[in-house]
Amino acid sequence: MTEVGIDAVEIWTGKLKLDLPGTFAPEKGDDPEKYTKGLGLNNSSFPDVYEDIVTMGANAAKGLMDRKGLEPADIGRIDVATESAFDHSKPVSTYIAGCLEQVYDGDFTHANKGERKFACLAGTQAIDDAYNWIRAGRNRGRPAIVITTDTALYARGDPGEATQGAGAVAMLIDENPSIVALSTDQGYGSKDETDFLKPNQQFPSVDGKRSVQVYLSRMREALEDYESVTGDIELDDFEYAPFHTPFPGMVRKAALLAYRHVIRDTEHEDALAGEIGRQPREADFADREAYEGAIRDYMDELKTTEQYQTWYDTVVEPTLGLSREVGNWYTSSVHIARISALRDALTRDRSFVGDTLLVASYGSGAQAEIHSETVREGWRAEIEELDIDDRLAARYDLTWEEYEDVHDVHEYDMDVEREIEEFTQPEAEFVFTGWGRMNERKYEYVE
Ligand SMILES: CC(=O)CC(=O)SCCNC(=O)CCNC(=O)[C@H](O)C(C)(C)COP(=O)(O)OP(=O)(O)OC[C@H]1O[C@@H](n2cnc3c(N)ncnc32)[C@H](O)[C@@H]1OP(=O)(O)O
Repeated sequence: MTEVGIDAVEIWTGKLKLDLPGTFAPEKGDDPEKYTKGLGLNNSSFPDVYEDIVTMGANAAKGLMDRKGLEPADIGRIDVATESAFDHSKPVSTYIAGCLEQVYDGDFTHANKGERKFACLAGTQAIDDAYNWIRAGRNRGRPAIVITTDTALYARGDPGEATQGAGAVAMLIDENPSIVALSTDQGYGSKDETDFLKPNQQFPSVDGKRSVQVYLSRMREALEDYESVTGDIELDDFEYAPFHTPFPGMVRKAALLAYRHVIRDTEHEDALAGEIGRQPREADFADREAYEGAIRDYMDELKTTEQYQTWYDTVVEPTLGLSREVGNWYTSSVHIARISALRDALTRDRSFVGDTLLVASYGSGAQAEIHSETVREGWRAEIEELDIDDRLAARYDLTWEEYEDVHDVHEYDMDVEREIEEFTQPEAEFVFTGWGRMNERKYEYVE
């Protein structure tokens, strides 16, 4: 069977940054280590005044097409995943295709376009859609472009304000992919939840603490479902585990739970028994409360063991590199976790063609999905092409007052009377230029 998966990737970061320990924490009266150590974030990316989900998505897609030498007629499908859409009818993919048609010969007239929504999970679902379309043989030999793009902004003063971000990832989904091939093994954990939602509003209503618990519960269900397909997974089944990363501290919690689950009744649990005892079993406790207390104590000890730390530092920590510098990119977050893992492998000069990634996606509302991917021969050449380090370094560092202005500019209902100048000079990229006669957003390419 021909493999299908991710053939190429491109990342576009919002061109501004907010220093969380240096600029945000003092204004909030917080200890900077709440951000660096607790949440695990150094900076958030923000969109400049001429950037939005369309410009970021189109810029990522253009980078991808240029690098792969593609023209619009080569592409059979464009799907955009976002939870920041500004149009309830016209999909963001049409706006992005319109941008791209300004700069390429030909057009996307015969490409199927759509928009996927399930909070941060939608990017993974759009990859699934492209995979299925190719597998079904309906693609006429053409690849799909999947774009994840979000301006993850929270209302000023909301606890989520610490976990904002803005950026896009474009991925080429094709047969015989260069980076990773997708497996058909998948597990889901899905329930109707009201933890994080945006009912006809720009900024989310969030129950932050509950959203953390919902994330962990859905992930556990997805892992159990995945194992019902593959059999029990073992620690050395996968080299990296990229998770959806709203902030690295969230992944730290999820990884500890996953580790406890995976080592139960294995030699790894035995190896730890002398140090911290065996995992509590529910049957040994009089009630659920006592059992849960014992589990919490076991986990507190587990996370301090060298055995766990070594695993975490090798398999999970390297997936958090980009997230620490950009914040939450919602639909892109799990995809930048995958890219972070591959960048780590590049830095370490690892040869891991044929090895496995266990990818754990999540969307509020809520659903988790877990699947595996196999690293392909061309991964190194593709990841070497990324210039994200330069883009991150070039971001404009906002003062607190400038951050307040930028937040206002991007708030739909805010009537910003004062003129707010752009902070960076656009160059070789798409920019937002204003509104058209039907209130549509307009874009131009700046040389
Ligand atoms: C949104 C999505 O993308 C979808 C999802 O994944 S939902 C799951 C994640 N949820 C979200 O991201 C919702 C948006 N975020 C939020 O609402 C909030 O940022 C939040 C609820 C996650 C945290 O808000 P908060 O109450 O201000 O932070 P708080 O819990 O006090 O501190 C955060 C961490 O820093 C730690 N911390 C605080 N001060 C510290 C210090 N000085 N030094 C070290 N650590 C510190 C805290 O102990 C805590 O860690 P633990 O949870 O491990 O104990």
